[in-house]
Amino acid sequence: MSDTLIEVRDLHKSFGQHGIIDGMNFEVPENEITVLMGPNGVGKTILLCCLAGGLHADRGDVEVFGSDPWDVRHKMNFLLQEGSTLDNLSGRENVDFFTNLHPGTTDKWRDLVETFGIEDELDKLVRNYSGGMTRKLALSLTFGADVPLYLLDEPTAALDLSTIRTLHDVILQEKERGKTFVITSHTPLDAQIADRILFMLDGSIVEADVPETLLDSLPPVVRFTELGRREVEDHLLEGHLFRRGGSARAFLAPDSDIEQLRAETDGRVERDPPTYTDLFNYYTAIYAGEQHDSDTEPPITNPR
Ligand SMILES: Nc1ncnc2c1ncn2[C@@H]1O[C@H](COP(=O)(O)OP(=O)(O)OP(=O)(O)O)[C@@H](O)[C@H]1O
Repeated sequence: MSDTLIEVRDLHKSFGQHGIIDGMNFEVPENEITVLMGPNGVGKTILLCCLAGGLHADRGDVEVFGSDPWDVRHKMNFLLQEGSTLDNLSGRENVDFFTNLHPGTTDKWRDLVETFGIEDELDKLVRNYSGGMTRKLALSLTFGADVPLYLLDEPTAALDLSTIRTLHDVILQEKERGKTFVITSHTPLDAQIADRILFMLDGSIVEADVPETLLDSLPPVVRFTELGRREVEDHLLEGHLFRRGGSARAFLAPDSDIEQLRAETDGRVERDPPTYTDLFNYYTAIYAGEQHDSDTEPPITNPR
């Protein structure tokens, strides 16, 4: 059983009249990868800033290593969403600047710039880097500090698929070394490395569990090709259809039967195991809609 590294109790955070975080409770176990998912603007970055000690709660408590986050900021490193590199400096000058700022700095950034393939770009000005190169530099600087806790705000943004895999390897290796991660993400790919997923909507955590349990709790998933929406929509949860390329996926409505649907469509509908993309679609499109549609009914999380 892991120790709890971060504890958030009844956290509230507003800007003026605009409530962003509304009574949030969760824990982050030590030496786990916690992935915080949710659509744009629900407060993921604000939450990470509270965990990093850069913003104070209006109400409630945030404890990191059992202390106020600001008092233990030397034990963590924070990758900002916009990156923290300076455009008018070269990559190498950025390294000199940022490695002097963090007490946990080591020479690890040298290996990381090679891992991310930007070692030959370090003498160029960062303003001439692509978005992906800038991200790789920021990641190298973040992991260059050897600390027990990393807070990463959308680390995979701007990265291509093979670089996302490289980053996942780096994160998993660091986890092997005992590190703890809180990662915000929009991409279902990041769920693949999660020990625990937190779904955030409108300033609250609406679901938190290990990925397998979340996948198991989804309504049945169906996949089909060459069918019009009208042919199937009565059988679909909330009538939602998620198209990708030539095929589409959806969740079966609670009162629908897969065998009946297959019979009606000459077998052109298949039941499919749920994927992380389904999980993301369910919480961001369907669950969010249920929350807005009904303030009194409990959300349907397992209609099977
Ligand atoms: N300094 C601020 N003052 C006022 N409102 C703010 C401030 N910073 C963020 N907000 C608002 O807080 C809300 C949550 O922002 P936040 O950046 O945390 O969302 P997010 O979930 O990280 O979104 P995204 O996925 O797009 O990055 C947004 O409505 C944003 O406009």
